[in-house]
Amino acid sequence: MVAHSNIDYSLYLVTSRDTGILSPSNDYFHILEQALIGGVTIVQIREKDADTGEFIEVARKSKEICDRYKVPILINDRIDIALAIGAHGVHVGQKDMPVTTARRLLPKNSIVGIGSVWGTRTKKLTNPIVGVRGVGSILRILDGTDIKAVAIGGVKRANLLRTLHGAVSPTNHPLDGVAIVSDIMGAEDPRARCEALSTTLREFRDAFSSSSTSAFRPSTLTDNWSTDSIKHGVGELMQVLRASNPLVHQITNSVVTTQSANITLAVGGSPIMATTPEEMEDLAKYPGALLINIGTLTTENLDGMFKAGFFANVNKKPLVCDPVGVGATQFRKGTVSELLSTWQASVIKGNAGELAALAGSSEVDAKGVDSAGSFEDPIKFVKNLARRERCVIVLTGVTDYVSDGDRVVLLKNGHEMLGRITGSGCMLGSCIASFCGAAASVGEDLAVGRLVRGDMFLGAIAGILVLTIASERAVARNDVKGPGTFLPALIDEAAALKPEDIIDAAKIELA
Ligand SMILES: Cc1ncc(COP(=O)(O)OP(=O)(O)O)c(N)n1
Ligand SMILES: Cc1ncsc1CCOP(=O)(O)O
Repeated sequence: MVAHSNIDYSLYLVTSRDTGILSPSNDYFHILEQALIGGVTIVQIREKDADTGEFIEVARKSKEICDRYKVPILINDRIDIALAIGAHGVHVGQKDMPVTTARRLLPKNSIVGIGSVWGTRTKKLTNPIVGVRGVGSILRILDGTDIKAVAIGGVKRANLLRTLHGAVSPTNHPLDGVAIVSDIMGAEDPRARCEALSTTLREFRDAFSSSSTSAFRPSTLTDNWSTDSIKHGVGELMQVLRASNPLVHQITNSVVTTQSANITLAVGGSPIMATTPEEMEDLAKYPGALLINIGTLTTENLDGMFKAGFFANVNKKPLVCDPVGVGATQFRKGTVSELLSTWQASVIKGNAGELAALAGSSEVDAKGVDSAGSFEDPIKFVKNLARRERCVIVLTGVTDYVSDGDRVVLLKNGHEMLGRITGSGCMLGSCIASFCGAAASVGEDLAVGRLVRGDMFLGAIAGILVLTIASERAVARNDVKGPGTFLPALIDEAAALKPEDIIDAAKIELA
């Protein structure tokens, strides 16, 4: 903690001279200088093993370098050394002090380090990992104070955007910065690493300040928000999907795998149903989207789900999460909570029971994978959940509700026959992922500072309209006699659907 005003905490380097961390080709003082040139905004000298004489020497020389770049320097733990070298402040640990107490006691302009946000090898941790959502809860407590906050522990280039994005509190309170040891001190080229980190920090800050409540706010619909603009937007996205044929990577359940792959092909996507963790990094590099469906969750396919989502975020790919039956067991609840803390979903889709369980609401019960009941105010519910999860929420039912946290769209197409076959909800997840993949292929302008390319709101709406309108057309066919003949007809109708069919048949209301 330090009491100083006007300090830029955004890229906070905590040093280490541990040879297990420093890259062998670099010397400590060279790394420090390169990091400062690369954009570090504040430095903390952290020496856990040095004796006082050595600590003073390192701190004095480090301060000379920091002074050249006009970057403030803090000393970890040792007020005497901070005073001896004329440092700007001192970082002192307040082990386990509750944030509410810290909020009362800390002097004006103090800073708290919140961590460890991810796993780290740099420090032996005595407390559980906080996670990005935990950081958000702490930031909420700091609302209305002058206290600055940085996240520390396992923050690196690959997860920086995820960290910044996920840590924003439900009250829209962002981090003031990130504190990093090994990703800078251990980099082969610390200057380039800091430049890259600074760029991400700046882009996030710009995207954050230009969006209201949701970082996924759909720019294509922002100025021209009407049922007609949605219908035409969906029609265009159908053409984009068929032309771009994005890879739709699906980790889904064993009940629906074939029909999910077939509906993906029908709407214009290219399905791949890969579950092995070793494949996830490579698959995430292809343009397209990822669907994670927990319908037949096993401990074996979990590792793949964690990795696939992580790499989807790294590559700014759409990630659709279908938390099938999340309310049914504690295992599913705990797993989904961990998955959503590890990666950021672009769209979460579920029925009332599933989304109630996810939101911690007792308003609607879950009955296995089905739900028993509905929300009194579904519009308010989806809006709030979209704000909390910082993604698009799709609440399925007779009316489907879609929200990005700012707006809510009601979609009233579909047929009860969808409820008489297994896996129609899972097929909907595949359709949404396919259309989000298409949206990503034309959404480069929406990518800067955000965790995903493209208009996820429109992608979700398109996936719903295509499947539900195809269901109405399938039921109207003479050869459809019941659920058995309905499923192939549904796939045929989805493949044959044209943009003008959407324009004619879509039943859309804006809330
Ligand atoms: C910015 C920042 N945040 C947290 C820490 C950790 O402090 P502390 O708990 O006092 O542990 P040590 O660093 O002393 O091991 C930090 N150093 N910097
Ligand atoms: C000092 C400290 N306090 C909490 S985690 C941590 C270490 C962070 O190191 P890294 O950035 O290498 O994970």
